[in-house]
Amino acid sequence: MVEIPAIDLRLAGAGSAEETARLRDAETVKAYAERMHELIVDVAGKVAASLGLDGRSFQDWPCQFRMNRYNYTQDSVGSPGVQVHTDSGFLTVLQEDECVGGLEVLAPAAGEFVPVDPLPGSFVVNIGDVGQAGSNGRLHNVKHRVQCVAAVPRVSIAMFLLAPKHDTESAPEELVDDGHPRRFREFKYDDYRRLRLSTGERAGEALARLAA
Ligand SMILES: O=C(O)CCC(=O)C(=O)O
Ligand SMILES: [Fe+2]
Repeated sequence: MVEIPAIDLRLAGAGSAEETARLRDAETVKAYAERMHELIVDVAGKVAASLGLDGRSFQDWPCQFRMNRYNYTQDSVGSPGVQVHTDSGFLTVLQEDECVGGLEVLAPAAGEFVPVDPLPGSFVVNIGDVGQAGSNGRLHNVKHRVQCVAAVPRVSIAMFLLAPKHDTESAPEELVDDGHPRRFREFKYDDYRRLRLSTGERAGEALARLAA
């Protein structure tokens, strides 16, 4: 088994500490995380290439692998499973529960949340705050939430590609020109995470505090 040190495995809502530890050590979970890591590195490279940034490697970027289990009951139906937020990192690959819906994204023009119905055999890819800042605004972070739509357990699995390892985050010169002035100051991802937490601005609003 190849070790991927960049992966921080978290098991949210998994129940007891023993169950969490057992899942964390499970070979299937590790193998799944490795495959998802390969996928997210590949997708990120293609996204960068689409912006004209060829040959970028995301292999050593810190990632977080998280399995979410929502233990929904009759009482939770109609209430939020996850509040509206943006993901703070560069890019997320999400395996939605194939049976239970509930994921919704904000359509900015209409100002309305739109359900993302599960499509078996597919992943959802979304851009986070670092993706917006690092692309000088060419990519857009997406506000999303999870609503409880049925009184059955729901599971989702997410791989988050966060930010460059030690470097500060700033859009590369190739994406800055007269038509596209620099929009965000250079920042460290950890500082930005703290800013989101301390201000409670978890839906991308904190990016405005980094305006150039
Ligand atoms: O459970 C889901 O479908 C999405 C979860 C999510 O948005 C997150 O973990 O950031
Ligand atoms: Fe999210």
